[in-house]
Amino acid sequence: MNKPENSAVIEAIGLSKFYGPFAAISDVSFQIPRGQVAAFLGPNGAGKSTTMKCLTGFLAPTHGTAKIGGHDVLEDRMAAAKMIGYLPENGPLYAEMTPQSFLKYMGEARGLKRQQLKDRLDYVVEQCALGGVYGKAISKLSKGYRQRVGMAQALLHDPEVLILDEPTAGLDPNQIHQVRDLITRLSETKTILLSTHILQEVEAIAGRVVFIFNGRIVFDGTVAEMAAGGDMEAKFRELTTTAA
Ligand SMILES: Nc1ncnc2c1ncn2[C@@H]1O[C@H](COP(=O)(O)OP(=O)(O)OP(=O)(O)O)[C@@H](O)[C@H]1O
Repeated sequence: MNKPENSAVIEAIGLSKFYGPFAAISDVSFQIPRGQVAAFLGPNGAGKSTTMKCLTGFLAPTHGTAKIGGHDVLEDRMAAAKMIGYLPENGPLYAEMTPQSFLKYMGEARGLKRQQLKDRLDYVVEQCALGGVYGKAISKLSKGYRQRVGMAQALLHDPEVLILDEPTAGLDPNQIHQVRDLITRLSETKTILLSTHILQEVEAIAGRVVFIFNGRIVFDGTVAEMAAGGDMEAKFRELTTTAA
């Protein structure tokens, strides 16, 4: 049975992660409905990457549950993993491999059949503009190209959900533009949570803002609400001082 259009596809339910006595995130809860693009905003060290690792099943929370498409990411790992495309902060890249061998390896690991893998490789290489560097060692690629290889692996199995940790970090303005265009195209068919601290990025691609500070959610609303008064930067400062 198909789920209703607005059902929650990404769910953080009371997530906390402790390192010793230090709480990297505390009681983080939010839901992203199908088809929404949500920006996960917050200053350095706020807890964005930790939350995303919990949502993708890469890190077990101390408390709480993460669900993707209704599947608990730890207890129903395979079903959840099929639905998730994850771009980690520093890329899951094997430096000695080429984009070609890395993407082929990732596709095979995810169980894509021969023809399906070929079709998907053609698609991601075109969408992420990797043609010129396809046979070059990943270690020799610029930061921007490495980021695109990371995007390509996230898209490879055509997942319904994309969790992108700072997809435009370290890119030049042209590359930022290309990645934003790609995300906008993908948003037509996918549910996306992307972390950033770039406010223009939020306005350019997202409809919703989930704001984290000191490991706690301090704002959850529309981009229009975040930009109320015409000044998102002022709101950013307000949220990171009054909540301190
Ligand atoms: N393995 C770890 N051990 C101890 N503390 C950690 C660990 N991983 C993260 N932290 C701490 O948890 C907090 C949240 O880190 P996290 O990487 O989630 O923040 P972030 O919002 O993604 O930051 P940035 O925008 O700088 O990437 C930080 O204070 C960080 O130092």
